[in-house]
Order: sequence, then structure tokens, then C-alpha cells
Amino acid sequence: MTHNSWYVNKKIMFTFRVNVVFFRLSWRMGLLSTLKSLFICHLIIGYVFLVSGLLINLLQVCTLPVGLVSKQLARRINIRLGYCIASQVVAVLEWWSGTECTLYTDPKSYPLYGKENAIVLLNHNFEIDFLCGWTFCERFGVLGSSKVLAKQELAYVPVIGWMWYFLEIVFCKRKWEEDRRLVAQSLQNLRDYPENYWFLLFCEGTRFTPEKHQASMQVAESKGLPKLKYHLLPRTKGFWMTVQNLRGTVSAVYDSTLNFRDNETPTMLGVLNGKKYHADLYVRRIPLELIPEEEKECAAWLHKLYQEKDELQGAYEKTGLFPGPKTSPPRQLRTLMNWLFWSCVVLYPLGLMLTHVISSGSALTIIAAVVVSSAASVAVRWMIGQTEIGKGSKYGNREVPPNTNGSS
Ligand SMILES: CC/C=C\C/C=C\C/C=C\C/C=C\C/C=C\C/C=C\CCC(=O)SCCNC(=O)CCNC(=O)[C@H](O)C(C)(C)COP(=O)(O)OP(=O)(O)OC[C@H]1O[C@@H](n2cnc3c(N)ncnc32)[C@H](O)[C@@H]1OP(=O)(O)O
Ligand SMILES: CCCCCCCCCCCCCCCCCC(=O)OC[C@@H](O)COP(=O)(O)O
Repeated sequence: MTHNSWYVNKKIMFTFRVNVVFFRLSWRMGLLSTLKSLFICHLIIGYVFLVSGLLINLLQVCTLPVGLVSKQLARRINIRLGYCIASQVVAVLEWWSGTECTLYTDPKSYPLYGKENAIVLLNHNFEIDFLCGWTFCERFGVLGSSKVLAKQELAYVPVIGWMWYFLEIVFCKRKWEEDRRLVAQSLQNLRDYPENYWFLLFCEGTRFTPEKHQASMQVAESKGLPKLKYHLLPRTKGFWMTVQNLRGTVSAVYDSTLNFRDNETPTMLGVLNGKKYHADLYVRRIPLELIPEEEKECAAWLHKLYQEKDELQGAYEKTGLFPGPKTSPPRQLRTLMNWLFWSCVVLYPLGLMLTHVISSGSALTIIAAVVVSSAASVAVRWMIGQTEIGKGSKYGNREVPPNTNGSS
């Protein structure tokens, strides 16, 4: 064999091997994505979430007597129990769907994230924006203690809503006259919270739809405010009340803007099907001292901020990037470990029960098992429905004259 033909043979062999490796890899990846789309996998994930979640809710109820002895101890326990639930949903985003999250922020502010109390302002147009928020909370160590001003309806959602009761989440009916006293009281309660938290405010008050956008721009026009293209007109009362009640315990406002690469509109079902998204989050830290104290000035400040956010979104639409330095805080193994732990806790008894049901051969027991698992699957599907914009509320659908409300 001449040196030349030896060289050609070597090259062919190398190319062949590379192709085999590539084929195996893509076959495995194909297999993996098929696996991720299987209903049985979704059923298992949903079952683990639902059953372990209810179990954790029960443990939370048991912290009530602890609270009578030591309020701070009960709060710390609930932060950890809350983590066990929220972290499961985060694990599905990070490890199952493999969604990547990039943070665009000033490197000088970065070391403060997770080390101080903050009010987070976020745009509200994606079905999984809350989940991306949770992912960042996880990566900065404040997932269990994270807070939100949430609509009252979410308090009744099993597992998450019930967990929120013990985490002292602030609920509102989006009817100012009814809300103002209770919201102020709930915010005051957070003043001695024992661990660092981020308090999330979706100032737009509802998810973006073209109809809600049109209605809110009519309000903007009637108030002589500039029109926004990518946001609804922010509701200012909740923000003012939060700043007023948490001043002195919260250090900053994190003005955050979320977007997804390639114009993706991510969904919870997409995540469950293992679809990988790429989230970009721009965060600007604003010291709380810079926020005006007086209500009117505070409202004007917020309107100005949303005009700036709108410009930022416009720039993202053109360039596909946010400005400034970026970083990707790594996903943590602990979310996966937490999921595996709760899977073992609830799947082992399920396995035993199924073996018993099948070996019993009793038609009645088998039918009962099918009915229970169908009910669990319907319950999880209903919960996912809570995240879907198409099934959202009518709040903000039309311009509401002052002193009435559009909450329904
Ligand atoms: C480093 C990383 C940084 C960040 C990481 C990011 C995030 C992580 C942080 C934390 C995560 C934590 C938890 C996440 C988990 C889950 C969250 C899930 C979901 C919960 C979300 C919700 O439920 S959103 C809905 C509830 N929340 C809100 O509504 C908040 C905003 N709303 C307000 O503040 C309101 O003011 C209010 C609710 C307090 C009261 O509402 P109400 O409607 O009664 O009164 P308003 O004063 O607002 O309305 C009357 C005024 O509005 C004008 N108007 C009338 N019609 C419209 C219209 N269509 N659009 C706009 N404006 C309208 C009207 O003219 C009145 O004007 P005034 O001049 O009189 O004020
Ligand atoms: C481990 C993974 C298990 C997967 C299956 C379980 C899925 C669980 C999904 C979480 C369920 C409930 C979380 C509620 C968060 C909803 C966030 C939200 O965005 O609410 C909307 C409000 O802001 C405004 O409401 P609208 O006026 O737009 O209407």
C-alpha cells in the first residue's frame, strides 16, 4: 500500500467513525425527544408533582402550631417546604426541557442579587414568565422565599396556591377599594421576614393580548400618556403601595424585561413536551431611594419606566439581543436531586399499589385505579390551563371608567 492510499483509507475510516458517532448521537437524541413527548412521562411528572405537592401542603399545615411557638421558625420551615414544590417545576424547565436562561445585567449589581430584599418588575406577556422568574430565584438562592402580588383566583389552585398561603404571598382581587387595606396589611407583615426575598410585581396586572393592549392604550390616550407598543399601561397603585410599605426593608427595584429567542412563544405544555427555549432577561438595579414617595410622582416614575422598557423591547425585536454584558448563571443540580427525591417518595408506594392491583385481578380495583389516575391527569391539565393566556381573565379587556372595575 502506498503512503497516499494509506492516508486516504485512514481518512475514510475517520469520516466513517465520525458519522457513526453522529448517527448514534442523533438517534439517541431523537429517542430522547420522543420519550419526552410520551404521555406516560407527562403522567409520571404530573403525578409526582401533584402527590408530593399535596403531601408538602399537609406538612405546611403542620407548621401552624410551630408558628404559635416561633413565627420565624415556622416561616423558615415553610421556605424550605415551598422550595420542594417550586423547585420541581423549575427542574422540569431546566433539566427536562433544557431551557437556557441568559442574564443581561451590570456586573456591579450582580453580587447583590439574592443578598438583599428587592421588588422585581417584570413584563407579562409569556405563559411561562413566572417560571423563568422562579428559575432565576433558584439560581440566586431565593426560590423558597420569593413573593408576588397575585390575583386572588390563584390562591385556590391546589399545591401552588395552597403553598402560597404559607409563604405569605400577597393576594389581590384587582378591585382597589377592596384590596387597599388587605394588601397594605400583607405587605406590612413582610417587614420582619427572616430571609431575603424578591417581591414580584406584574404592574400590567394581566397578560398581554391585542384586545387588552388596545383598551389600555385608550386609557393612556385619555390620560395624555405616550402609547406603548409591547406593554399594557402599568397599573400604578400596587407598585406605590408596595414601595411605601416595604421602604426600609427592601433595598432596590429590579427592573426586569424578559424575552425569548427566535420569536418563540413558550408554553407550559411545550416545556412538558421537552421543548427547549432560550430566555433572555435584562435586569437593571435601581436603589429604592430613587423612587419618589408621593403617590402621583411615584405613578409618573412608573409610567416613565414602562416607556423605557418599551424602547428596550423595540431594540430587542430589531437586534435579538439586550444591551450590555451578559452571563448565564448555571442551573443547579439540587433541583434535579429534589425532583428525584420526591419521585422516590411517591413512586415507590405507587409501584407497590399497582403490583397489588394487577395481581389482585379484581376488575373493581383496576377500574378504581384507572379512575384515580385519570382524575390526577385531569387535575394537572387544569393547573397547566391556569398558565394559558387563552384561558386568562377578562380583566383589562376594555377601558374601565374610574371607580368601577373590570375584574372577572
Ligand atoms: C436577577 C434576576 C431578577 C429578576 C428575576 C425575575 C423574577 C423573579 C421574582 C420573583 C418570582 C416570584 C414569584 C413568581 C411566581 C409566580 C407568579 C405568578 C403569577 C401571579 C401574577 C398575577 O396574578 S398578576 C395579577 C395580579 N397582580 C396585579 O394586578 C399587580 C398590578 N396591579 C396593581 O398594582 C393594581 O393597581 C391593583 C391590583 C393593586 C388594583 O387594581 P384595580 O384594577 O382595582 O385598580 P387600578 O388602580 O389599577 O385601576 C384603575 C386605574 O387604572 C386605569 N385603567 C382602567 N382601565 C385600564 C386598562 N384597561 N388598562 C390600564 N389602566 C386602566 C383607570 O383609569 C385607573 O386609573 P387611576 O389613574 O385612577 O389610577
Ligand atoms: C413538575 C412539573 C409539573 C407540571 C405540571 C404542573 C404544572 C403546574 C403549573 C403551575 C400552576 C399554577 C401556577 C400559577 C401561575 C400562573 C401565572 C400567571 O401568569 O397568572 C396570570 C396572572 O398573572 C394574570 O392573569 P390573567 O388576568 O392574565 O388571566
